[in-house]
Amino acid sequence: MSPTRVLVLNSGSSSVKYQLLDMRDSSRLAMGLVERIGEETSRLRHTPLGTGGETREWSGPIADHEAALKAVSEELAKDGLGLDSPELAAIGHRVVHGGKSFTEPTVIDDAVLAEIERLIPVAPLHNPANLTGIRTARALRPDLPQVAVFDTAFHTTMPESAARYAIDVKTADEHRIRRYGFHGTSHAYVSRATAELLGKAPEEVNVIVLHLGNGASASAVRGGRCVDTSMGLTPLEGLVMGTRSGDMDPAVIFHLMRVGGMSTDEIDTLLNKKSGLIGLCGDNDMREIRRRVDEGDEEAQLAFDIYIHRLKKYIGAYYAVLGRVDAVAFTAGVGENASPVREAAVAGLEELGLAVDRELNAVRSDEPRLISPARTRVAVAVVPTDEELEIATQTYALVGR
Ligand SMILES: Nc1ncnc2c1ncn2[C@@H]1O[C@H](COP(=O)(O)OP(=O)(O)O)[C@@H](O)[C@H]1O
Ligand SMILES: CC(=O)OP(=O)(O)O
Ligand SMILES: [Mg+2]
Repeated sequence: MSPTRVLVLNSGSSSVKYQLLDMRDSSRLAMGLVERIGEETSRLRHTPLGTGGETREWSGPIADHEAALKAVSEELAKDGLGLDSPELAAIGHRVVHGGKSFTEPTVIDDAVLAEIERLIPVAPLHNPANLTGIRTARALRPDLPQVAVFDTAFHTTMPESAARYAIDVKTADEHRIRRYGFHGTSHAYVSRATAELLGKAPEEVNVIVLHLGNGASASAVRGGRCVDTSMGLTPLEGLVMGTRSGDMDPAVIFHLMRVGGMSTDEIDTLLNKKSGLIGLCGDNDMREIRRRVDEGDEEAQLAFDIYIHRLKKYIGAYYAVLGRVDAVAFTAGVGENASPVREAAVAGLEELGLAVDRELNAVRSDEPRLISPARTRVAVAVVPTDEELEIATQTYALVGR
């Protein structure tokens, strides 16, 4: 029998998330996470789901992504699910920036690796980690197909009017400056799952997807195709995020250089790692921010208000872009769990046919669900994302059988 398992690796800037799936029924055999890579207190959490075993946790220094992947491989081996297993059909990798070159999942060879490497300047937090993940996995199993699934792929359908910045065309073309968009695997999965929740085909519905994790982005999806998204050349544009500023006047950068005396790298770090929620109130975890808000903390309240104001502006903007909206879907860590964020983002939009039912909004569940009152014009939904399942499905479709 041909192998049916796919290992999915999602290498972030300081973490690796992974899942091992059996594609005969899309069941999860194991999943886990390595966090705080490069620190003294790295942590590995591994759950063998297939065998019903207990979650194992381990803490200690894990120097880099290569060491992290080796640790993951050892954990999998303890359950007889090691990377040497003949049942493994492929490894699927999340790759954040695919530029304009990659519109589909792609089997990785040296030329593909070189192109991902060439795109590092436009995804400095993400592509290097993705590359290390791929190189380490290739070294461990050189015989196995490795597939890249790109965050940018779903957004390549954006019309030029949405993808282009209004800057000098020659300069833009020379440096390939345009809006690429990210989190595409999630936007694709969630927009499809939202259509399913409404009992319709993806072609029939227009959806605004709000992917609110540590990184956050919104997209406008018309009949299953992305027509606009909030992230741009890099994952810095758009919504307020955990540590990233999102939209601002680009002249802030010149000002910081000329008047603040800051270097390019310092400003890069400021906007990508020390801004957003953490820059506004010292916390990037929405749970902590809500706890502080509930205690009357004004700094946390202002951070929350700025986050919501930006989110609401994007809902309005994408409403206008789409003309008709069938659903607004909240997803990722914040979108799936933070009911106050959902309530506040939609508050006051009744004239647009948008509302949240308090009781439905308070329900906790891993299932896709509606949170809007019956008979409102636009469905508001919580639709848990599953980037790993989507990556595994696309990987297996390419190399399976
Ligand atoms: N119960 C919760 N309530 C509010 N926010 C939550 C909850 N659980 C997770 N989050 C938020 O989700 C964020 C992480 O989302 P996630 O989608 O896992 O992000 P990423 O994939 O970008 O690391 C955390 O920073 C936290 O703010
Ligand atoms: C592209 C991006 O922002 O990804 P993440 O949310 O994983 O940081
Ligand atoms: Mg994420």
